[in-house]
Amino acid sequence: MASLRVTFLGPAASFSHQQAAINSFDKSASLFPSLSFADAFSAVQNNTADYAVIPFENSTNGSVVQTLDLLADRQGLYKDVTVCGEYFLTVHHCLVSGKLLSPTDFTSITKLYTHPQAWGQCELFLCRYFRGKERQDVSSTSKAADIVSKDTSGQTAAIASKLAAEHYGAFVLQENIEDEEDNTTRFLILRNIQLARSGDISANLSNVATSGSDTRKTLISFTIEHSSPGALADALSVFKTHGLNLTSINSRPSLLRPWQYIFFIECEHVSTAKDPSAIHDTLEELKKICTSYRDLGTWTDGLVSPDLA
Ligand SMILES: O=C(O)C(=O)C[C@]1(C(=O)O)C=C[C@@H](O)C=C1
Repeated sequence: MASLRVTFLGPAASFSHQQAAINSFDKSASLFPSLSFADAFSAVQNNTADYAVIPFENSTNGSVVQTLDLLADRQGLYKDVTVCGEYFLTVHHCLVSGKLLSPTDFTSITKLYTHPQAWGQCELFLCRYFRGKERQDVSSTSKAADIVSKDTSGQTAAIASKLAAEHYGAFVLQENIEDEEDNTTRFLILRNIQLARSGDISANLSNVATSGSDTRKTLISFTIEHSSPGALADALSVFKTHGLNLTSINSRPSLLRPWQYIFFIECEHVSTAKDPSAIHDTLEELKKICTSYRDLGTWTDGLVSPDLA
């Protein structure tokens, strides 16, 4: 079989690339960058990638709303994209520049670059040294490192990884600038549900093979009748009835009408030979009470318990 094609948010040395893609997939996989999360979703939908590695949430800064909006798929562009795995990664950020400045003397820096997700992970550091300085969102932390590496004036800096700094020949001015030392991003692995080639994720994804977990997670999105009191409570009570623990709840604007929402619910379950159908029955019941509904996939829990790590 030709090697598996895995896409990640580029350019090279983004967190999606260096940690999730390189660490999680077999070395024979061929990795290629996408310019945006939307391009990575399209690559999976159009079968130019077998898998995409996409950040879903961060332990410090919360949900990645760009990813939720793509999963909401309001235009029906990614109807075959499904979640098939997850990967937890400790994220350490650095302040990176094209000029070597003396430690903690950042006064010449007037403009900072990074991915929108990274600002909220380094807020304490930014408040301390960069209050009132311009912040420029860019497509990834590696793009930010690439941009500042070309500016030797000492006026710009990026929030990026040490590896990205090394990759683009920039200087690391300060390491570990994240607010929480256990700052962790959860990545989802996406595949196209129509393609058998990517069906056996456990053969390709090393962390799933080693997490040793029997627990599975399922992600669904749905909308409910907003004018009906208790409609959301009714939907959630289906999970309770079937004994399924909820592991995350998110909502985004439905864009059908202002102030109406699409909900994302993730639950965990252990399918046993005795009761393989708890999740199936839950989803069937839920379908009946929601105005729209989508099963976004089921995968093996990637959170390695501290006892096993
Ligand atoms: O910009 C990158 O390096 C990414 O891979 C994106 C991303 C994210 O969107 O969460 C990934 C991990 C970190 O949380 C910061 C940024």
